[in-house]
Amino acid sequence: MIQSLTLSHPTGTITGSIKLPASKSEANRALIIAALAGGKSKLHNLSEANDTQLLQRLLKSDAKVVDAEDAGTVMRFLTAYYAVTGQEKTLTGTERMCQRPIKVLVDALRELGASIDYLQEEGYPPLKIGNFKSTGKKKLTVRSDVSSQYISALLMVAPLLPEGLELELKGKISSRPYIEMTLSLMRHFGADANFESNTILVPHQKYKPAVFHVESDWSAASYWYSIVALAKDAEVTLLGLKENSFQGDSAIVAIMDRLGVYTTFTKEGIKLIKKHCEKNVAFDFSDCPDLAQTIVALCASLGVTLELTGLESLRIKETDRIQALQIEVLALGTSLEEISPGVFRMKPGIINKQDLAFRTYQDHRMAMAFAPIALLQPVQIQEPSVVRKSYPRFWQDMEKVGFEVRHSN
Ligand SMILES: O=C(O)C1=C[C@@H](OP(=O)(O)O)[C@@H](O)[C@H](O)C1
Ligand SMILES: C=C(OP(=O)(O)O)C(=O)O
Repeated sequence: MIQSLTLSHPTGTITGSIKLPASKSEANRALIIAALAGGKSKLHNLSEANDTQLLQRLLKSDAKVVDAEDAGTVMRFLTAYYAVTGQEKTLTGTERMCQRPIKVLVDALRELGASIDYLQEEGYPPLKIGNFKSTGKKKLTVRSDVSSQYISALLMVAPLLPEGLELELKGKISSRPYIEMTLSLMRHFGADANFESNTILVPHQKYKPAVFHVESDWSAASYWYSIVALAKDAEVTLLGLKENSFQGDSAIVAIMDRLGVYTTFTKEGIKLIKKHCEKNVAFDFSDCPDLAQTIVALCASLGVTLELTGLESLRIKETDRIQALQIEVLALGTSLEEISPGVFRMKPGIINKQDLAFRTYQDHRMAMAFAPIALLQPVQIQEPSVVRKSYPRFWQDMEKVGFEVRHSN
């Protein structure tokens, strides 16, 4: 197994055209809904991301014990899918997955009539899922400030419930674009749903099989924005992205417009070129939490003062991402400080010129967010295979645009 890789870029000039992986978020919704629709849906451009390959395999499997590995969507979506279709399954995951809370979803499913037991710690996987016996309940209130994946999971199975579902969201709605994405996909497969104020209404109805083409992944695009911003000169084309996307991470266009990258939409995707970069920026990541690591690593390298809010959900992802960032930016001579509850600030620092090595904490986004720094000086990335979760070809794509990638055991 490769323990680390060393990355460098001899010229600092980047040109090329990259075929991004498809969005695992879109793909995993399409897979669940297509399974619920029955019949013959046609899903095109399914992601090569492990999270999607895994869900595809699991949906075809009769195994009683199911391993969702480190894939949040797989764990949450399958919990609702097995529960409401009444499939007896034990659903588990990696050690970290068993530390990621699932109580909000399990409580809601139990109220609807699901039988779910915790096999270890109350509120966390692994779960034992059994028969479904509808309680006939239609109205539910769920917290929406922990993970939107619980809400997406409930919404996708809602058309199967005898009374449909009226879901009232309580508290801040975090990762809201992912809820909108779920509703858009449901509508694509013929289901009605209405989201007004903080209530989502889904009638009892049948999904219809459909053809769906998965768009490229905007979260993956963010690393290429970072590469363009840090390059001496750059022109990069990213294929398969659309201006009207289902993905909230398309917010990267506006964010990077302030951090030195200009985007043009073309027929085949987007073209990125360099532009002026601001020196002091503030962003709220509530709608796009997966972009936070990219922006932190980039601002630390560019010497930009950054204020961040909306990071609450980062503590329960593949790792505690706030803690991981706080440790890793130290090597960039800066620190990420919580200056008041929920408000973080990072000031420009001086990069430690020697031995720049980044740990990745079993988190694909830590690896990809810090890799572009190799445009400034060689960097070592530990456990580089973590990228398989969302972007297995990441290192090969880096080589395509002139990065030198040296693997060591
Ligand atoms: O529904 C989805 O596809 C996702 C929702 C987000 O999670 P939270 O809702 O937990 O913030 C995001 O971070 C994750 O990568 C994918
Ligand atoms: C948080 C992520 O994934 P998940 O929650 O689906 O494991 C991610 O891909 O950044």
